[in-house]
Amino acid sequence: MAQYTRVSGSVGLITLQSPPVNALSAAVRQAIVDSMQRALSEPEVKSVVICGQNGLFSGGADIKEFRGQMSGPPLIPMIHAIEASSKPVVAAIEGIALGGALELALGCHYRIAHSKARVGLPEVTLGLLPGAGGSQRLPRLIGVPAALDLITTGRHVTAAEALKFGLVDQITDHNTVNVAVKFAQRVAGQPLDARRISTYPCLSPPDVDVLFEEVMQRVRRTARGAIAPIACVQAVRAAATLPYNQGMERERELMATLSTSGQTRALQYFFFAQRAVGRWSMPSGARWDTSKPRPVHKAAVIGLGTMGRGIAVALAQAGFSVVAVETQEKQLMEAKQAISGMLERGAKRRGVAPALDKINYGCNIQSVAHVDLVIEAVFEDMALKKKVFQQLSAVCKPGTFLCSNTSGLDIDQLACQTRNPELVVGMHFFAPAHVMKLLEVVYGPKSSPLAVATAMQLGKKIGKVSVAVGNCRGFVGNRMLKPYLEQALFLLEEGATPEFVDQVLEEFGFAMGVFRMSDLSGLDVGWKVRMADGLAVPNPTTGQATRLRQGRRYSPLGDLLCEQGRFGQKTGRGWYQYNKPGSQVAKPDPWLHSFLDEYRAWHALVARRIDHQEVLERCLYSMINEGFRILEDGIAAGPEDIDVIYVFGYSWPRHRGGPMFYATTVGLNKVLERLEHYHQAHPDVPSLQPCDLLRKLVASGSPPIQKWREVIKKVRSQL
Ligand SMILES: CCCCCCCCCCCCC/C=C/C(=O)SCCNC(=O)CCNC(=O)[C@H](O)C(C)(C)COP(=O)(O)OP(=O)(O)OC[C@H]1O[C@@H](n2cnc3c(N)ncnc32)[C@H](O)[C@@H]1OP(=O)(O)O
Repeated sequence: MAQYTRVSGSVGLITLQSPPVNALSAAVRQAIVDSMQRALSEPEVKSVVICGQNGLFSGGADIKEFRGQMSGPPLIPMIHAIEASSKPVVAAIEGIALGGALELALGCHYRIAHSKARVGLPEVTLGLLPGAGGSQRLPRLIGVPAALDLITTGRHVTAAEALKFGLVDQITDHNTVNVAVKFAQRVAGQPLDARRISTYPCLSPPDVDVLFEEVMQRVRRTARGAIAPIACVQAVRAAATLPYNQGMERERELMATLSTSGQTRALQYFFFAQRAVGRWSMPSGARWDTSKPRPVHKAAVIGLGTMGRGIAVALAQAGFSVVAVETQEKQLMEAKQAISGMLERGAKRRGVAPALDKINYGCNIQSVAHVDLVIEAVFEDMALKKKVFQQLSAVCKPGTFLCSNTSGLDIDQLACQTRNPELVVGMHFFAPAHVMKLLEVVYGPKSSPLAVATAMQLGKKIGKVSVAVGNCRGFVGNRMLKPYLEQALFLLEEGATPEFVDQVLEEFGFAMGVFRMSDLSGLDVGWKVRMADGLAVPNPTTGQATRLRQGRRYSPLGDLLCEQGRFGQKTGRGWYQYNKPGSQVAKPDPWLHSFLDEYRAWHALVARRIDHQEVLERCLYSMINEGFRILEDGIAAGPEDIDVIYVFGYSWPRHRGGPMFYATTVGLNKVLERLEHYHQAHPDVPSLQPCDLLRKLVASGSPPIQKWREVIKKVRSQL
């Protein structure tokens, strides 16, 4: 809805009213159209101001409406009518003006923004383009290079930056609506021809073709298969090269292609999934809206290796007082230097003072006695972690939350070392911890809703997307990674190369294929885990037994590389070769190819031709199958949790929505059928055996992903 009032005698004020973000729903658009007509018909009204209620202009088109048949007045003619108005229209921008809302503001004759407002055209992040004239008006107003930047990235800009671009006419620290009303009174009666952006010529730099070529190449490189950024470049190019009306026609054509693509559906799903994970629940029935967090003022980090350093930086940058502990003096000094450097570089980037004084360093675990929450980030070794938790339990004040940054060890075993196991949760950060957005908050059987709520809130405060998950080996992310890695190794045994497997996965949209990613993370990490599990054993017997361990197919390829000292990037050799240790430029390694040939010969394996489809299906469907098992086990509350974890933590291409959403686009029956096919061919690989939940979903007609929780509930109640 929108309210129309007359203020200061001669100004028609249209206030958008549609909580929570004044999205431009059909009802709001209708109310704008009606209010404009009224303002134009009232002779006393000389000018118009459009604003939003509750200090928020508008979050843009109502994304929920995209799911169904659009009704109500369309945005484009509505904005054209505003621009064509004979009375000046001023947009009073407070809070945000995003997407269709900024396009609406661009149709107004003037824009006044509050100094704290943010504006942007984030449609590209939803797989769309600014399709209500934004792709044609913005370049005409601020020039082609700046418009390309804003439209292809979707980034929000501050009012100050918007003023510099010429995107807004004035910024104010005062009441924006009052300022806009006074402004509207001043400009009443003035000619408007020079204020209609659609009539502006599009000023392009002289080397416009070169510019577009360069931008297109960069966008293609970073898009990882997403089509919207490319369409955004094409739309701006139309603005730069065609008259306005033809540009609008091109914008419409491109929008039509995008709006029927699977990518926009995936990105819209993901938009809501990101928000849904905040509404967490536990199998006990505890929920986000009934569990109150306790405030955390002071936190500690124990262990200042790579992860601990990143966590300390993330906490300090968010304003928390931090006690950073490393028991060896030399390591402590090294960590202090590294952390200070990270804080200084981060502060320089953000144009703020470095939060160096937020961190106190110490060698003694006693120094954490008075903190509200501790994050343990010592080496991934259960015995060591248990010892640390015993010490923490003894030294910390009562009520301190004890969290572990383990990437997959049993939270319950750690909780059992403490006096108050209900205060123990996992906080699994992803490297680099001050950069990566994902945080898995892991609850064990004894974790209290208070502890989960507190960790979730802390995650939010330090800018993470936090997902609450249950306690099992590898939690959600690493548990699903296991079958994926396993399939990749089996594919090598059967004839593929690391380059081919990676190429297929990168074409699918992963930032890095599985082998490049393993080289980056370090092959020794998984090797140590496999040794601890009794899987990786030195000098195993030859032949089939080597490839069958603990009753299932096993590939020792990764172990054999580690035995050669090939740990990946850090040693300059892994699945690829690198110019020097630490280099990131992966090159195919002829040694590795000969090694694979010898390995196959040794095990009497005949290399066969493996195609793209098989790589994708085996790697992805086995991972998706594990996702269904995770849902069945109640480790994740819903498919959105898994998808958010995979997009933010494992570089799953966002425009494919996450693994569980992807399964719906393939078709659950097809995923089931292909898993059955591969399981028949590889009966000694349990991860290829379709899980019950997948079968039940298919049997119940493959309901839409939003309905899965109901089926899961039923399946779990039958257990
Ligand atoms: C398939 C396509 C069909 C197209 C048909 C063709 C028509 C052609 C012409 C039409 C052209 C349209 C062109 C315009 C397109 C757009 O405008 S797309 C929308 C662009 N806007 C955005 O992307 C903004 C998205 N929102 C945000 O970034 C943030 O929500 C926020 C506004 C900055 C607020 O953040 P915060 O305070 O952190 O709150 P949140 O938790 O994120 O959100 C609060 C709740 O509001 C819901 N919400 C937010 N924005 C929208 C929105 N635009 N539409 C609907 N709902 C929105 C959000 O989901 C939260 O609710 P819950 O999910 O219930 O928690």
